[in-house]
Amino acid sequence: MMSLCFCSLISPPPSPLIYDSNFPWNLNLNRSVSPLTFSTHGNDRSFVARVAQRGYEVGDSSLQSPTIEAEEENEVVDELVNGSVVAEPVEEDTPRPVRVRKKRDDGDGSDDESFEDRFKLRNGREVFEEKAYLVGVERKGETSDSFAIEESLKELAQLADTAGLMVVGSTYQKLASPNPRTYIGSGKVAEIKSAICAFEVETVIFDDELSPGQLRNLEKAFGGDVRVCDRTALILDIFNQRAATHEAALQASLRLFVALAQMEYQLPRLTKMWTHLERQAGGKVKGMGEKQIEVDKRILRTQIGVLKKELESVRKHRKQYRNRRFSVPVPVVSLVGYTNAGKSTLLNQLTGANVLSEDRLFATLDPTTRRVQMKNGSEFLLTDTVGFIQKLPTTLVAAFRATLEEISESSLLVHVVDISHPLAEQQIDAVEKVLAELAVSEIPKLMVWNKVDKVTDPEKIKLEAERREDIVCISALTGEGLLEFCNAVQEKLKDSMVPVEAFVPFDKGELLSTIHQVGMVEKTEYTENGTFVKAFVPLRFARLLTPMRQLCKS
Ligand SMILES: Nc1nc2c(ncn2[C@@H]2O[C@H](COP(=O)(O)OP(=O)(O)OP(=O)(O)O)[C@@H](O)[C@H]2O)c(=O)[nH]1
Ligand SMILES: [Mg+2]
Repeated sequence: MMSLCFCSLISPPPSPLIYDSNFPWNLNLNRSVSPLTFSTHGNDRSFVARVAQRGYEVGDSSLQSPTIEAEEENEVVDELVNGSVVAEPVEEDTPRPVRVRKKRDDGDGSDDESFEDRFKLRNGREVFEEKAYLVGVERKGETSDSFAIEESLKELAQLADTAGLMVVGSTYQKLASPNPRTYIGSGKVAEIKSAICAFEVETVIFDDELSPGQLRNLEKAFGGDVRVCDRTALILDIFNQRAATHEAALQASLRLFVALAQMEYQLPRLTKMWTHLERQAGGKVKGMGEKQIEVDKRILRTQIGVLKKELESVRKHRKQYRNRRFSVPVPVVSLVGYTNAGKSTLLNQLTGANVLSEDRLFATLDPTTRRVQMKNGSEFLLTDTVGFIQKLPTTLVAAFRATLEEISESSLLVHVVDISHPLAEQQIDAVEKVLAELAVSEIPKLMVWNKVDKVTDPEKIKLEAERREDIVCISALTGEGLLEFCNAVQEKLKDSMVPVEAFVPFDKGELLSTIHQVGMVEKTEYTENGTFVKAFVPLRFARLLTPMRQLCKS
């Protein structure tokens, strides 16, 4: 029964909502064109039309829609009237796209940048590099230990780049409290509107989560085809893109997590999506959009219910797998930390694993576990996990919790920090905040300051680490400090083990090798009756040794 459930997950049945590309909000998990998959209005359609006209093969049949092509024709005619389209000579056998010349010179000489250049390969898929403009708000009186707004926007720019967008500018505003209608003040809205025209912005991204009402009002204020989204939607989209390029089994569960998070994010934001129906009908069917929203919400809720059930069975399956793995109780050590801190690089260095490590945010999504074997014969399992980020949306914390179940069952958490990062302290705080939400405070921790090769004064950093407790300085890239790291892990693991003394009979030789494998042996002595062992072993394993420990006492 269980295996049947799981098989159905590996190849999930098409759900009308997720896989139907005709729905106005795009949760089509196979879609590989627009970097942002949350499409709520016409922008995506005109973009799709341009793709269709350009004749790109993007593997989505919906892109060939004749209606959309007709719309694009209108658009081109309009542009021609404005004198901004250059129709190039079309070669007879190879249809060439009509290029839309940018209306303004960006001042950087990129006026001739061709449309084709904006198609980029991201996360193994070709995406159209939309022009994005970033907006942040600095709360007056915010504590100085949080991310400064410039830094937060810099990180948002990295996220946008990861999602395949081209950041053309950014702005921020200092506010005592955000405007409930538009998040930012009306003056700022006007300023951004000018920037939209000046830079031909296609997407405006806010650094904080916007309420459904704010999203709607901002879209209305910016007008036209400008898409408005927030940090949460951006992160969800990166997860969606990444999930789509993962191996089949992992991909299935990741897709479920991400799809669920996306749906939960979308549910309260459905309001705007059907108003275009009323507009198209010239307002004659007032209320039609409203009814449709209710229907959609119901469908979405049902889908959320189905996904939750599917996730539950994935969770059970993973637990069974972990239980099997724990039958030999090798301690599990989980690497946690801010995205890009170097967790995967460390796992690769220590275990020869081949986990993707890149100078990009959210390179890792799925937990990978490998065995680390020490020279003294003892072992531990090292698990690489998805990185954290500040302002992690609540919908994603829930998804993280689900993907990070391994963490809650580990014997030790290793917090990897990129100590060369100017905001290392703030990143540490952000990670600790997420860990607190994941309720893993009971698990012992070890902090690792990584990338010491990159800092200007490594000696100063090392002295500072020595001054504090439980910090090891390493360079996962060069291998510096890795032996000290493994020793520190062993010492920490010892803290969570129990001391035992036991006589192991000669016919139980395999038990002796397991003690070496899972614990830390301090002394062995061969006697007539068997081998006397003094060691630290995990509690669960100590219970297995109880009969022999009694033998030891007698
Ligand atoms: N100079 C230097 N670079 C490092 C070191 N460790 C990792 N890096 C680089 O930092 C970047 C990020 O490394 P990853 O191992 O992918 O980071 P991660 O913590 O797994 O990131 P996510 O999977 O996104 O959470 C890569 O370009 C690595 O080569 C180090 O010790 N020194
Ligand atoms: Mg990684």
